[in-house]
Amino acid sequence: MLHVRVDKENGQETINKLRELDLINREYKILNDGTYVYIPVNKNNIDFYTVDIEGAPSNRIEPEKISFSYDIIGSIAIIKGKTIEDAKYLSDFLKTRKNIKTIYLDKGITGEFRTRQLTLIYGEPVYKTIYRENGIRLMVDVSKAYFSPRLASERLRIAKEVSDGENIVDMFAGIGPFSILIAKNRESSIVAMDKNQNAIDLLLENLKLNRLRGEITPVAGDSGELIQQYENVDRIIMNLPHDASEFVGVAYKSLKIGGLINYYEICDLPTLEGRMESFREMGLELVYKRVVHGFSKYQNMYSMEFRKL
Ligand SMILES: C[S@@+](CC[C@H](N)C(=O)[O-])C[C@H]1O[C@@H](n2cnc3c(N)ncnc32)[C@H](O)[C@@H]1O
Repeated sequence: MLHVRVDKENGQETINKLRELDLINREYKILNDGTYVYIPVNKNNIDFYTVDIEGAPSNRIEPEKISFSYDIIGSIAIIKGKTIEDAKYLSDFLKTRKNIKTIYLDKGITGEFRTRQLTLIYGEPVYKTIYRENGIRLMVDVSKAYFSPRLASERLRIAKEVSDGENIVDMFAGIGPFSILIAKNRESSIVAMDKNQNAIDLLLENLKLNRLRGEITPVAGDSGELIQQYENVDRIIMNLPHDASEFVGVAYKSLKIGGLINYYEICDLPTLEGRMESFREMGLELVYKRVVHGFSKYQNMYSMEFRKL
């Protein structure tokens, strides 16, 4: 297995150069024998001193076998793991990716603003980054406001479903990924609410970063109260997966007959069935349901769409 060999002192600088050139073989671990650093590379005849050493099978990094996952948001990788040791192991693999400048361990999303508890594992303590998704650009601050790249296909599905002219309330808008993608593609009028002022400030930045066909009005505050000012709404987006059910009653009142709710919930199957039953009794007909992703052994993140009868 071909490795670039450098003195320990020049290790990090050489790793950075090789990353820039996209030469590192990410399937193998970077080794350090105390004197030299050995960086696995995927090309011969490169402008560095190389040695051919037999990589022991244990040196092979197999992140798919690690029982936790990671998200890449712009230049930041976020590992969701149990221990710092496990996170460092995975970060050895992630830091060989050309665009990753910072790696954090996320100890969990907490509080009503759903923000992350982050510990720096690698790189500079940078929190802001530009994330690109489905033709939009978003300024994300991974420490101050919620953002997850995992709903990208869901956001695209909904943006395609919206018609020009719809008036929409995005009740838990965050930094605006649903609202911005919809307004980028449709001449819709969207009120984007969030209780976290930092999320609204980022949303305002994101409005400037994207050329939109529709209009977005950001509003900071409790959407359970704010939504009561609106009536005859065509569509309400409710992405607050642990607590959205508490807000369905007020959302229902603001929705026009025939209007739609895009509803997200993390729950187990019996809870889901109970939810669908109680919404049906309220006068909401289920028109769409799918699992977006797994969450725990018995829980999934569900996407559901309800129509007001
Ligand atoms: C799961 S995040 C979703 C954000 C965004 N829709 C996205 O997909 O990235 C939920 C958001 O709801 C906000 N939030 C929580 N409770 C709220 C409330 N009562 N009123 C308004 N926003 C609230 C949080 O600050 C957070 O930004």
